[in-house]
Amino acid sequence: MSVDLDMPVDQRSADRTSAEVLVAAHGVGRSFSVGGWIGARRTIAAVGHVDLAIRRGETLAIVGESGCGKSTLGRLLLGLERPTRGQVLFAGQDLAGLSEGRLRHLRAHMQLVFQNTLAALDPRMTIGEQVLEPFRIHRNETGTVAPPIEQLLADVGLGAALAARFPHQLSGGQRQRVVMARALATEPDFVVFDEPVSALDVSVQAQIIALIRSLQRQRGFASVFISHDLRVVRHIADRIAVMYLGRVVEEGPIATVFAAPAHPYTRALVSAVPRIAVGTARQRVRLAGEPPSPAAIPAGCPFHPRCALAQDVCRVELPRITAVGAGHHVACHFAAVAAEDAAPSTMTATTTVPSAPPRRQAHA
Ligand SMILES: Nc1ncnc2c1ncn2[C@@H]1O[C@H](COP(=O)(O)OP(=O)(O)OP(=O)(O)O)[C@@H](O)[C@H]1O
Repeated sequence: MSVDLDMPVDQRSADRTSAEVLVAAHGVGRSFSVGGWIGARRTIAAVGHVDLAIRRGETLAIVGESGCGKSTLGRLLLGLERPTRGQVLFAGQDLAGLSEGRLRHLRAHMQLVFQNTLAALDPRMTIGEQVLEPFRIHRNETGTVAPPIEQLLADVGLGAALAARFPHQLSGGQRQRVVMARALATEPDFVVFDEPVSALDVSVQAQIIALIRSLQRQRGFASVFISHDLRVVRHIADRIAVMYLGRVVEEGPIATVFAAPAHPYTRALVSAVPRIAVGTARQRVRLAGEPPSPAAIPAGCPFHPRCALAQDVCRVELPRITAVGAGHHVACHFAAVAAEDAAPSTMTATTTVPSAPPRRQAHA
């Protein structure tokens, strides 16, 4: 099975997503203190303040430019990174409050699949040993008996002969399948895919995406799919969260966000990929400059130095994330304007906006 990356956004099957929240982030943030010795110590706010909920069976895409905090947020959601503020709940349990033993138990239900398959796999172990490793590590936690290795490899489209080989003897696509076989071996409820196809050729990317979709349909795990490529996430995700400098600036159903992006930053990202943009979202909005450093986040709305819609309020007041539609939330003082404004084809300094932000319902 393969997927054409340029096909339009397909219909998501609503029935595979249950309403029950599995993973929730409440005001979660993570800062790092870096430098010292010769240079001055600086604080990097990799993730500022994020609220998210991921329901059983659904896929949330997290997108944004390099360094905006996607991977750190993914690790926070898995309890691999400790928050410096807020909390992450997995099945209602605060990960920070759990004992080592309880966390080890939960780890069998949460997995990370990331881009660098050579780093993920041990060069000295055979593929068969590595795919069976989770059963050795989590045997006491899950009590699960390992299925035959042939079965585990067949589930990800690999032949049994590969079990005796070593990682360097496989192609990049085969290694990513092995990493998935290992991650899914213990039937996790939640998987974070961190740029799982970025290092692969486009044709191999399509095969791996099709495999992830089919495994998710069969097994029903919830997932977060981190990517900088909007073309990739539309084939996987039910919802999308767009990050900018450690914060979620827009979040909603993927078809809604691609058809009517409400944050000027999302509009720029979506309009840069004409094949995914729908209607007025196709009108090109160019992004000026690079994102500022997370060690020096601008006051007010962090996006304001690059935003042609910026007014005085944007320079001093951080916009709260507010509802602009069903399940659609945006952090922009002028979100309604950004969504409705069909006139400008680029974000230029001459774009007309009202002088005061429209009133909207706050979203806690
Ligand atoms: N352990 C760490 N120590 C210090 N700084 C860190 C650490 N982890 C992440 N950072 C910094 O936090 C910021 C966000 O990093 P992160 O890797 O989460 O972003 P990203 O959006 O996933 O980027 P990319 O797409 O390039 O992987 C970056 O400035 C990064 O350098």
